[in-house]
Amino acid sequence: MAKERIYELAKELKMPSKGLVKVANQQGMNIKSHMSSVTPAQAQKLREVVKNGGQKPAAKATPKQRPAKQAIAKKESHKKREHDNSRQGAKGNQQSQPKHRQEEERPREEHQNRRNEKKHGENHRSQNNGGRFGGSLNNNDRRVKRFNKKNKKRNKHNKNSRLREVAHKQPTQRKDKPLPDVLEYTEGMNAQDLAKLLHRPSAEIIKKLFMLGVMINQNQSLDKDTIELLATDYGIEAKEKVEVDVSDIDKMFEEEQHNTAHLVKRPPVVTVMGHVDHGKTTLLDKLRHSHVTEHEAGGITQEIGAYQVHYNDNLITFLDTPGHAAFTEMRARGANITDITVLVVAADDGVMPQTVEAIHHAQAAKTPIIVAVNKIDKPGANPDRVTEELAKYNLIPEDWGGDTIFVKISAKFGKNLHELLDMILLQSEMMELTANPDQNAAGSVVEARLDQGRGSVATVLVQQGTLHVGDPIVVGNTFGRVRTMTNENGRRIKAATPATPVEITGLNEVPEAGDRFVVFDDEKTARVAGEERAKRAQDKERQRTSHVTLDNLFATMKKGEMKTLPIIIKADVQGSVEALSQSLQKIKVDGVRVDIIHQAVGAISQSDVTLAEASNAVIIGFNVRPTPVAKSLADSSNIDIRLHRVIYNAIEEVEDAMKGMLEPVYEEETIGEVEVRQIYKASKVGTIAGGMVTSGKITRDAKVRLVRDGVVVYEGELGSLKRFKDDVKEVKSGFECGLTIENYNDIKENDVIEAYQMKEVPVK
Ligand SMILES: Nc1nc2c(ncn2[C@@H]2O[C@H](COP(=O)(O)OP(=O)(O)OP(=O)(O)O)[C@@H](O)[C@H]2O)c(=O)[nH]1
Repeated sequence: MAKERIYELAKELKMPSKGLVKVANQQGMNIKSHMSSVTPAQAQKLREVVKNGGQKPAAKATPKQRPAKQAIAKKESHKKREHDNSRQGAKGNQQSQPKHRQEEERPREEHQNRRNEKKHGENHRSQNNGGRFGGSLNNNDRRVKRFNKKNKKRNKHNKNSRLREVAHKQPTQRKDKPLPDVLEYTEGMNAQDLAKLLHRPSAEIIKKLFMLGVMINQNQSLDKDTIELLATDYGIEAKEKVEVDVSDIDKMFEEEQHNTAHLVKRPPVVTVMGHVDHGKTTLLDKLRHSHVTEHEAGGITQEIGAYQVHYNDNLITFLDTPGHAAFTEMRARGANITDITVLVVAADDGVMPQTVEAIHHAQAAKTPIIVAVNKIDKPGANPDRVTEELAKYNLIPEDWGGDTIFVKISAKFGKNLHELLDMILLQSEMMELTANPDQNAAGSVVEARLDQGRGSVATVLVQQGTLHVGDPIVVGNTFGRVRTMTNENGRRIKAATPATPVEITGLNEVPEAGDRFVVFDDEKTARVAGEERAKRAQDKERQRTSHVTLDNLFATMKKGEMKTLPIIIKADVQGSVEALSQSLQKIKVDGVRVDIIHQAVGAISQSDVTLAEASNAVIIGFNVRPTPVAKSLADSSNIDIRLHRVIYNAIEEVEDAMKGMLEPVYEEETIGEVEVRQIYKASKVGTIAGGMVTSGKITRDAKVRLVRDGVVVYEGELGSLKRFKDDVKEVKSGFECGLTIENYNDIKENDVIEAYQMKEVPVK
């Protein structure tokens, strides 16, 4: 008798192949995988062992089928529920349902309760790990709601007794609520914010801090140290609140992906790859048309880049990726959505360059490969040669001692396609692919486009949870609410479970293939997250556009991309503007000349930066500074601003840059700013400036620059830095300080003192 394969025997014994591999190994048979063969005697022994029931894996046979059935039952119940009025109306419906149905529905109901801000109270919550992100966002809301509700009740209840108290009681004595055990704060909170958290009047907070040597007003932002000092003084613990970055959907995606609650079996997601003309399209078409249910067959209306095949009560999702590069690009964007790769190799052509490329892409993505040796009907077909050639890439069939599944097919004539599907299901069974349909959906974009009538249309693959029509969603850098959902047969559906590809509308922009999506609990948060992501993407894009800087000037000139160097000059007086302009225009290196596109007196403004951005210009400031807005705009758009106080240096710098000799070693780094609010004259020390640190910090050893109306009046070093009467090393933003500038006394109210340090920069 011939040898039998483990997976065939497992099928016969109605148990998972994995389980049987284990049993066989327990019997000392040294079995590698489900593709391994056993002798008839060994097979008989395994039959007996399994049938005698002495082995646990036999008991596991049930789960093999159950998940599929469950999934179908769930689908049915889901359809019914949709019909019965989607999410909100599910309540009445459940009462009339048979018991087992109710039980199956329970996790979903929990999910919905969660989404509906808990109408039934919070007793479900502790069991529910699903949609953790959503849960955590809403916990606060819920807590607040509960708190308010309680308070309302309490107020009502207490009203009468309070009246009574007031009637015959001594003068009211205000009693503070107890302090919290932990002060959960965020940096930058002011006395008023803290007063609320501590249940104390803000005057008390101000007083307390005053006693601790910190003088503040109630609206002033406080730093971490001060808040912690205050908490210590109250005798309670201080804990900095970790802000949830709602725009970090990758993190949420990972969280949703790794959620292990309510796991049920899900269909595998399969990508077909291979060399051009080896038969990928023929295979996908054949599978699609011969394995859609009769009911759906007539309804095929559109291609959505992904579809599902029904086979033996199972579903398999096929992705119709346009090529290997797209596959890897999607992966690079974080979308590792393929579970199994089917590698199509034509038996009459053998392993070709794109076959090898496909193998590398699949191996890099760590997805198992099933080899479909195609076109075996052709006269020149030589499947063995294909097998031989693939051995070089570590794809070795079981017969040859490896563990790769090989199926010989003819896509054109539909030969052995069932076997291929069987093998895909077998492989997916080995992988134990599961997902939780009862949580917020998360997944990836397969493809997206702009449709004239429907706006942004995206084909997405649900990877976790269930996606519903109406769900607030963030997709890549865009957001919206799922307005419509259509399956691959053009049918409108209301819910899509894991591994289902669907086309959705309702996004405000077109996302990109490979973008991830995450469903939010409320639209407002989705909007905030989406807008923040769009802004960050824009900033990144802006930074990427390379503007000319004196550092990259020489390289740009060498590439022949520059004929002129556009420069904007801003200086403190007209004389300097002209002197600088004339000298710069005289510089000529390698046929490239300076072109002064704008020159004026005054601080470097936002419009100067915008102009520089549009004209690819460098800004040179002589004795002037950029305004804060201009500075941050220049930083985000990568505009080179060079500040000088000696004309010669400015000219030399430009000339050196054009000659490729510029090697910046040190760069100035502004560390903070002090606004001068009061001036004291002391006969011994000279002028003392009392001021407020408005940004960053000022340190005792910093270099300083005195700026008056945007013009640098003096540059030098600090003579002293004090908080009240004490000399200090540094004073942070939000605090007052007293300072003197070494050898300089002409400080006036409203002057700005810029503190900076010189930082070494690596040569680019
Ligand atoms: N005889 C035979 N011909 C096949 C078989 N499968 C595909 N073909 C033919 O091979 C040619 C290429 O098939 P496609 O399915 O277009 O190949 P492909 O890999 O999708 O090609 P690209 O999309 O260009 O990468 C077509 O003429 C098919 O009819 C097969 O099993 N037997």
